[in-house]
Amino acid sequence: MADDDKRLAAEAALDEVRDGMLVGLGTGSTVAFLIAALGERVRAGLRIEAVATSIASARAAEGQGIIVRDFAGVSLVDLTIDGADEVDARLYAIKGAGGAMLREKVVAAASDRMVVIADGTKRVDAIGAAKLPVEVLPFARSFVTARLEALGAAAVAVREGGTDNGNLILDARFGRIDDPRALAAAIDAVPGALGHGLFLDEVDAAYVADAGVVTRMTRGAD
Ligand SMILES: O=C[C@H](O)[C@H](O)[C@H](O)COP(=O)(O)O
Repeated sequence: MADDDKRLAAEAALDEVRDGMLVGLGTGSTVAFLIAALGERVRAGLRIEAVATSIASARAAEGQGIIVRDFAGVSLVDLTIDGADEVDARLYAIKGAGGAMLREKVVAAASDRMVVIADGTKRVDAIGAAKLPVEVLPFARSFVTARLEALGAAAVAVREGGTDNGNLILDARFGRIDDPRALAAAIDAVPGALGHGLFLDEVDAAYVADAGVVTRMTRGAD
């Protein structure tokens, strides 16, 4: 079951957490298992502090007795553990089904190391089938939609509800992304597009659990 695999992947990644670390907590249903398991370890004596990539993850962590620092006062994180919507052998990932990709990218960039946790349904040959979320300044909604269509998005939909940052999300369906780096650079260059779910350089390793077996993927390995 996917939930069992999410829990297994989360628990495997916990092996990377050490006393004294500032740990970045991602967002989503897989990270929910991580936060629960981390909470158990903290109550058993592990000494860490955390920063969170969403209000939901901050609340969940605090509920587990984990000390959560305001990321606004933080510039370096030791280890961030986060979910993904797709991850391939290059450790390219698509993130943001939960709408947190902008904060997730900032925290990942501040991190010495970032690892992804996922169940086997997220492991793909090449990223691109999942919708690509783009966080957008509400003022620029139509303009950014047109630019995404010009970049090849077959459909662009405004997601219901905003982000923790008070912005909108456009879900863009590209179907196939031949050159993720070119697409990421092109979206980065659109004024009003504040962030997107293409993570091409951030992920150092991934723990993917499939039917009860956890595989640790690293850069340059399948
Ligand atoms: O915005 C959400 C994040 O990028 C999530 O980490 C990602 O969508 C995976 O979430 P889940 O573990 O719920 O599939």
